Amino acid sequence: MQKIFDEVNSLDKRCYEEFFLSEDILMEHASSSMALYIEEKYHDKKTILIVCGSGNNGADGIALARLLHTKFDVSLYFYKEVKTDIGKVQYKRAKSLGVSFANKIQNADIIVDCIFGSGLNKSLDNQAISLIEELNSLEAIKIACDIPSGIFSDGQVNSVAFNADTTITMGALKTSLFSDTAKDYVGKIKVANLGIQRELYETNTNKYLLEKKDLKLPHRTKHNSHKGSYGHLNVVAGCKKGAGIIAAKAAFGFGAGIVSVVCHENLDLPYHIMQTHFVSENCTAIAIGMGLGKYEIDEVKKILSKDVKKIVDADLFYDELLLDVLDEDIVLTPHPKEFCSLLKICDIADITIDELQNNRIKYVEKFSSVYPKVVLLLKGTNVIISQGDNLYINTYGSAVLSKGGSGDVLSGLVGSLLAQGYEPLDAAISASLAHALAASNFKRNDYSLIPSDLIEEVRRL
Ligand SMILES: NC(=O)C1=CN([C@@H]2O[C@H](COP(=O)(O)OP(=O)(O)OC[C@H]3O[C@@H](n4cnc5c(N)ncnc54)[C@H](OP(=O)(O)O)[C@@H]3O)[C@@H](O)[C@H]2O)[C@@H](O)CC1
Ligand SMILES: [K+]
Repeated sequence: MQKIFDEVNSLDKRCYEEFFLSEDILMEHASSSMALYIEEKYHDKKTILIVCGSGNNGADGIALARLLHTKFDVSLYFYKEVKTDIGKVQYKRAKSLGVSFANKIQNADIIVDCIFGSGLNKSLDNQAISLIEELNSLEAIKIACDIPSGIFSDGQVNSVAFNADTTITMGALKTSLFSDTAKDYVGKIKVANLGIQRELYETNTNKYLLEKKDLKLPHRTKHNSHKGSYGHLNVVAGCKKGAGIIAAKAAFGFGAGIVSVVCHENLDLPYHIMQTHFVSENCTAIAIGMGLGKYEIDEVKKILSKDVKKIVDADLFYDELLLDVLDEDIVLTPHPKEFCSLLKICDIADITIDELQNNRIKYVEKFSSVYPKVVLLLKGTNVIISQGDNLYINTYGSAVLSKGGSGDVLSGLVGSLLAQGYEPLDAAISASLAHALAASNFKRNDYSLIPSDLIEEVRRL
């Protein structure tokens, strides 16, 4: 996993004060990293338009132009005159070395957005909006310097933002790049080295970006084993039984030795999934909530009080019954509407879905500070997983998963790993990664995935 920071000004300041690395040195490395990326990846391209604003994001762009102008046909366009001290120095350097300046936007093979970086501090004016819209409308490879212009430090976009194919961000990953809103603008994210190794530039943090290597599949390491060695998951099926059955199938395909669906009515299940009318004595984990609908309260209470690991989803986020188990190691997997309800029944916040979506990390942190033992997995385009002070972001998800039944598969995957003995946080992280990576391996197209395809892809990981 990689570290994520809410802000990097303090990290830059540490470079000046503790390591005697000047702003000029950091900027030279920032622009060199961008230049190297462009030279290596796009050596066959000819023209580059670099669009600069008045701050140091613009200064990065001027330095980049100086580094590239002998290798490509580079034009520098200024949205506003540069006004920082280092920016003025960069301007003098570029001008004296013969960099070309453009007085209007002209298309190019590559457009580099250096209009606003971390200093965006007010709504965009009409001039900035139409500039960004014009750049977005051009057919070109689009690279954002530090952050696509128009994305604020909280990850929100007021009117418009530069639509990047790649964002080269300076020094370290920032939280603003990982809001659900930002996902449609940032493209691929690369970190530029600032002349100091990343592990020295970065300090402690409580936020992490999950990587493929964080996925721990439930491979079997012992030959001398039997089905009971891999746990017994009980999936409680309620009114909408399909949800529980999907979860059960997913759990079986992800390694649980035995999976039983708990339901009072007799169900037509695949032969390898068992049925039980009440929770099994020997189950090692329980999945409950998906498709639950109206269920006998005392029975749900009894199930929740059983001393095994649990994954709770869907309908239970509307029920105060859940409050009784929030001091336990338990995994909760709400989608945004369910999380709003959970926040309300926990008396933490009474908010709309929009308010939540604009501040996902803030509300996840609030919840986790009140219930530090619980593992919370907030669904979304970027899934957030949190326990206590630590927060993890999974960005591998895509619109392929925006379907009924995808969430039930996820619950089944989490339940399967819990049944097999994973700690709740590890189960949530690996299940979430498996879910998203399986969807990204689905090759047919981006609209047709059904739960059985997803389970099939999980089985191929
Ligand atoms: N620190 C370092 O060591 C390193 C920093 N680096 C680079 O510096 C960048 C940060 O630079 P920065 O702080 O100068 O801010 P930046 O994003 O360029 O913009 C500020 C300017 O925009 C203006 N402005 C703001 N909002 C506006 C609006 N809506 N509409 C119109 N104008 C608006 C604002 O105006 P003002 O508030 O003064 O009126 C100000 O002039 C960072 O992202 C990275 O790329 C790297 O080189 C690595 C080393
Ligand atoms: K930018």
